[in-house]
Amino acid sequence: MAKFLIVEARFYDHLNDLLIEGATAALEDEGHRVEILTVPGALEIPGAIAMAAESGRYDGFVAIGVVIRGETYHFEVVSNESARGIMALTMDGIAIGNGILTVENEAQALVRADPKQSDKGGGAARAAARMLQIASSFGD
Ligand SMILES: Nc1c(NC[C@H](O)[C@H](O)[C@H](O)CO)[nH]c(=O)[nH]c1=O
Ligand SMILES: CC(=O)[C@@H](O)COP(=O)(O)O
Repeated sequence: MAKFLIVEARFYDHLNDLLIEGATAALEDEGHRVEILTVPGALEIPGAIAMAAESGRYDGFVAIGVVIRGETYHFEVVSNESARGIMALTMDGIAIGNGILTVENEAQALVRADPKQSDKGGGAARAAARMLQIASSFGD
């Protein structure tokens, strides 16, 4: 049993609820404990994970959020920089699953967030759990 923190950027309530439902179910199915921390947007997710990791209270993390393309370059900044920040933490050996959807429209997001369809929240949670297992296998 491990303790996971889901760090969610709550930008679209109904989509986040679905992603979190999938992520929580996946972790609890494997016998893990789950807490949830809410941050303003996807750009805050890597920083919040870094702070939480520093506390030593969690074994792994799941990043949850939805970025939907708007009219400007902001979409690329939020999508790419949140992923870049998460990848940097991953390279530091922190077990993280990236469940931030980066999509063209809400219909695409809904299919991917729904646990009964693409279940990207569940997929990110299982990735985090697997990374923690891999870290343990190397004696971390
Ligand atoms: N447009 C979206 C954002 N933008 C907000 C940023 O993530 C950030 O909170 C702000 O720039 C303050 O630092 N965030 C999302 O999660 N989803 C979006 O679609
Ligand atoms: C992430 C986005 O692209 C969006 O929320 C911002 O929209 P816009 O580019 O129309 O300002």
